[in-house]
Amino acid sequence: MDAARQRAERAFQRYRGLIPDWPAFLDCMTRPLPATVWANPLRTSRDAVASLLAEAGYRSQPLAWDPLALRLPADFAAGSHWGLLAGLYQSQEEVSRLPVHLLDPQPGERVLDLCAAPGNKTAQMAVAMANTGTVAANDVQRGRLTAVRQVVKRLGLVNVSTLVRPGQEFPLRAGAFDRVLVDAPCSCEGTWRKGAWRREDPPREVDSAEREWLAARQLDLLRRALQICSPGGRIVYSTCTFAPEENEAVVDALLREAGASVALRPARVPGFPGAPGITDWQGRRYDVRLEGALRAWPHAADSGGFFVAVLEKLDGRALARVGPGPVPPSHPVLERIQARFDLPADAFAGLVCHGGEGRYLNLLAADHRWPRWPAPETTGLPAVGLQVKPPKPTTALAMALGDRARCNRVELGAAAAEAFRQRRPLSGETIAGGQITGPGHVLVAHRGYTLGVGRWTAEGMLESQFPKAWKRNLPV
Ligand SMILES: C[S@@+](CC[C@H](N)C(=O)[O-])C[C@H]1O[C@@H](n2cnc3c(N)ncnc32)[C@H](O)[C@@H]1O
Repeated sequence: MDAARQRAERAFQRYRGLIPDWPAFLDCMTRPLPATVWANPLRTSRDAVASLLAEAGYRSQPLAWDPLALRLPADFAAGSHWGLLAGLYQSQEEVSRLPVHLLDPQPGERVLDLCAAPGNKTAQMAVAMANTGTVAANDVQRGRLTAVRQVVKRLGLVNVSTLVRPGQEFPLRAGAFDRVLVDAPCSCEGTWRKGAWRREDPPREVDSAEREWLAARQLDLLRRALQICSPGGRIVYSTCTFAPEENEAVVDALLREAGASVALRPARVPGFPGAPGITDWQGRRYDVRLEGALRAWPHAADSGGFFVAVLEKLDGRALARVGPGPVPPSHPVLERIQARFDLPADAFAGLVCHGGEGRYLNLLAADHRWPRWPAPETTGLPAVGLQVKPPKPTTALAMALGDRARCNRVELGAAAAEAFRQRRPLSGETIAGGQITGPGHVLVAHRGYTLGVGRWTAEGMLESQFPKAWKRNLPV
């Protein structure tokens, strides 16, 4: 038996009795995890992403159960293709898409992502809601929210506010939410295929004290989710671990406490080979309804491991419903941007402005209802930098609205687009198409997709204003 298989056998021995087809499970845990990406429907389609990746030599397979997602070989590095920085797709493991699929957030709703960073599920819910309504993305670690904001900018999301609070104390004054996701911190055993199996020394084992601590924190998070959810609303609890102590036991404890005020709904996804939840573990019995929870065993779908339970709050305290904030529908700089790029009259329809006095003017979905208190860290999409003259459209705005520009948008070939992303100046001859009316900001596109903003100089040069921080993230 090879070393990787032995490591997996040691690490997961405690689950042997739970796992259907133990040898197949061990085989799977010694193979690298296939990559998964999903097309950003605000900007493109799954077929278009598949074609762009195929041209670059990456063969993908559409996922049967998920109309946006594509599976790629394990060695596909999502950042190795320019489409990632252009916001055409997002990388997210297949099973990590199950919780939001089951949360089923709808346009216009108010949804809380209690443990949001790095923001994969935040983004998934924001696009499922067609970039309307409210996604409150909260995480206890301020530093980790940077990743959430990066996703917001790259994908062009106008319905996300970010907050930093311990989820178990998330203020009830934030008002009622229609749906709440608790994608809880956990012992992460289901992510083993991301690389742990390859390491000589497998990750430190989780001891029983740590499991107890995690389970207590998970239950506290779930309790707060139940309190803040509207009666009739849905709560999804998920982890990426196999441990019943962090999965069924946590939901079982909540069901006992909440009695008739909460129901467990079946977590089934047509086309995905999920297994039922566990009702019996190490001599402890859990509520039989937990069979309705979903376990993703890695060898069933050649994926990572996940657990998802879907709860419905039947009755209980209803918190105040929060209305849209007092924000102006427009700002004079938007008119200038509209004129410079000859954007259609409805380019900013359904959006309002926020923060016009600070560094950035942000754009928000008009029906966004962020919490009055706690004040969010950020709200909406940073659209215009106000501290430079003339005010500068951000890369995020360029990517979100640029395809509708009818002038001052230039198309670049592959080499020039790469130079633009590397912030190198370009001469006029490198521009493959588009019309420029005079010096000033221009939108820069490749293959019809807007990549960012440049400045056309009086001397006929195109200066790249691609963000320095994004350049650092480029593949070498
Ligand atoms: C499994 S990760 C979430 C992944 C994220 N939902 C996604 O799909 O990208 C768990 C997150 O919970 C956060 N966290 C840990 N304890 C927390 C708490 N008490 N309240 C809120 N967030 C917490 C961690 O910082 C971590 O970012």
